[in-house]
Amino acid sequence: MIPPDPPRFRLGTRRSPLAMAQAEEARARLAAAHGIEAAHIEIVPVTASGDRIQDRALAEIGGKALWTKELDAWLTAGEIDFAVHSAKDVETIRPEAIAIGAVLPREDVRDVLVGAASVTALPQGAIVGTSAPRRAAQLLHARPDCRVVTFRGNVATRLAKLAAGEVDATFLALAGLNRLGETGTGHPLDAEAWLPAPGQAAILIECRADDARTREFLAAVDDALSREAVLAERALLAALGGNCHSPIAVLTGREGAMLTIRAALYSPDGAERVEGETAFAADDLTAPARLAADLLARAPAAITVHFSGPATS
Ligand SMILES: NCc1[nH]cc(CCC(=O)O)c1CC(=O)O
Repeated sequence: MIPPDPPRFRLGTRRSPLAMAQAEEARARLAAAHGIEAAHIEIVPVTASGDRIQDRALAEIGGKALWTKELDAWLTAGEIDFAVHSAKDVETIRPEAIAIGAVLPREDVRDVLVGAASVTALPQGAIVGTSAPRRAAQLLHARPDCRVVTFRGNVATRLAKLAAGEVDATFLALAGLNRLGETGTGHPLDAEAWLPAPGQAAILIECRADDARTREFLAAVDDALSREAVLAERALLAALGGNCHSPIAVLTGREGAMLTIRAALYSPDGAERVEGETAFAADDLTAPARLAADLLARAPAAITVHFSGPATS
């Protein structure tokens, strides 16, 4: 008897080294979960506009959509069966035809500081490279004497710029470094004191909402705890009406059967900060939305001008 052909799938990803590492991880987990050869999942790299434009801050040139636009088109056209993304890079408002098929087990959520042992150890007036409004605001809140300069490019490019002395220090996500095998680079910052970005360290796999075969295939690698945390953080972000100019930091934890979510909003210059926390049942995504409304109600105008509130569409 000839055994049936194992299922074949096309996995879409960006081409950056980090995106490729995430794609390999997703493929390995799927192959293991289904007992099939990795070769049955074909990795299809797509060049994203965000990767083509390197000289301007992401927020200036159109934000997170730059990472998903091409993969969305390939997915809806049926050129790929699913797309692997950093959850952090995926907008909160997504096309209706696209669904989250799985969230992989989350990596370490912490940021690392490269170039100094801690934020307090940065020299007076240090020049710090980052293009993330959250990291810039967090830094300036703690260290108004520092100067933030725009810093883009993939992880290796940023580390090379730092080594060349273009800046005194930079921030990177520990998860990205770990996935690239760059372990031991920089100094991890305490996640309670330096809250990460929404979705940080999570890999999100998207497929066509009406593609039952792929949804079932992806469900085998879905990590319920990671999914709950990521959905809560995305619900908070959606209710804030944040965009890529909006400095927002968030940490989700678990206490028994409950989730806790702690979030901070900043003015871009770091002068203003408002923080709040709530505990809720994991399936109650109205709780992060209520926290968002509470934060906006308490925030000064220097913060609220950067948030539009919940989308009405
Ligand atoms: N915006 C780029 C990006 N998207 C995801 C990661 C790291 C991995 C992750 O947070 O999942 C990074 C690089 C960084 O922030 O250092």
